[in-house]
Amino acid sequence: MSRSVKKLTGLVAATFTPLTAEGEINLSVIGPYIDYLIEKQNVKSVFVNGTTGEGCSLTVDERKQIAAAWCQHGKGKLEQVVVHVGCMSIKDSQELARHAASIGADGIAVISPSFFKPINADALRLFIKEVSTSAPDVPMYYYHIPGMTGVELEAADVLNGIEQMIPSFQGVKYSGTDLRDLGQCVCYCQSHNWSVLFGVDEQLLGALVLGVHGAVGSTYNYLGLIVNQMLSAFDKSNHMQSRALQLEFMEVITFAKNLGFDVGVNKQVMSEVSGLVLGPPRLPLLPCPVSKAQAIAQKIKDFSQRH
Ligand SMILES: CC(=O)N[C@H](C=O)[C@@H](O)[C@H](O)[C@H](O)CO
Ligand SMILES: CC(=O)C(=O)O
Repeated sequence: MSRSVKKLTGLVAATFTPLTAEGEINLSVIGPYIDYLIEKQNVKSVFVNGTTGEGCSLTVDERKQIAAAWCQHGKGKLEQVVVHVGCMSIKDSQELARHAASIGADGIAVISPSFFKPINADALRLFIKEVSTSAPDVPMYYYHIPGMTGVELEAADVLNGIEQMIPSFQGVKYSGTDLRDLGQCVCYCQSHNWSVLFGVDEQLLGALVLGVHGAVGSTYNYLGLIVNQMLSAFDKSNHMQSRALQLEFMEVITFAKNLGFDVGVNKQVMSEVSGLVLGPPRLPLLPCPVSKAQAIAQKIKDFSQRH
């Protein structure tokens, strides 16, 4: 890598993809969305076209347009724009990686392909390497999300030796719940000065104890301020306060999960809380009844008002 890398830390919002009522991407919302994250949530970095952004439900061309809009409108405002470029076809991922480099993205990330699955960690490392060669100067993150991909390889095994294959490698976004594997990733990344970003928002405090450097998640779109409070309490070793905040947060997510909390519901919740019109999700996700989203949004607003 020729340029110096800004380490990715703190809270990163996994962005929703705004769609029109007709289901087309709606770029006009991205400018106001950036202002909302910065001004109302104090969140200054984003992860675009990931799970929350329905990246795998978008066409390659739509993904390019969305990523370009975040980079363009985020210039001078956002600290980092990380673009998820994972696809089933390595060619599509390479094209998206090249595009991310051309629009000045601060990082790229890839999930494992999940239809034909890599047979072992070597195969997955090779896939990530071949994507990174299309954007050799852009920091590369492995996005571990076994619950969605069904690829159960341990992330720490995927990291093993990866620095020899991918000079631009910068860390892992860990959206699994195996704390032993997470701890192994923290040790490995620590020794290379890479970042581990945790991706199970309702369990973040457990991951902070293990030494993760930041978090990428959907809920930081509307609970960024509160979770930032939790991070500060943790940094000051105020365990009582950080625990109280995480436990309250868990209660909100449990309430949401009991109502069926998928990305479609989550997107409508964000619309309700922020006032941004993000539109419906794309099939196979179904639009969420407004009453359900409002009930969850109310819990979120109550939680925010208490702090
Ligand atoms: C599966 C999924 O969408 N995971 C997100 C990121 O990885 C999280 O941010 C969750 O949305 C969040 O933890 C709420 O469960
Ligand atoms: C949560 C997350 O990182 C994603 O939506 O991809």
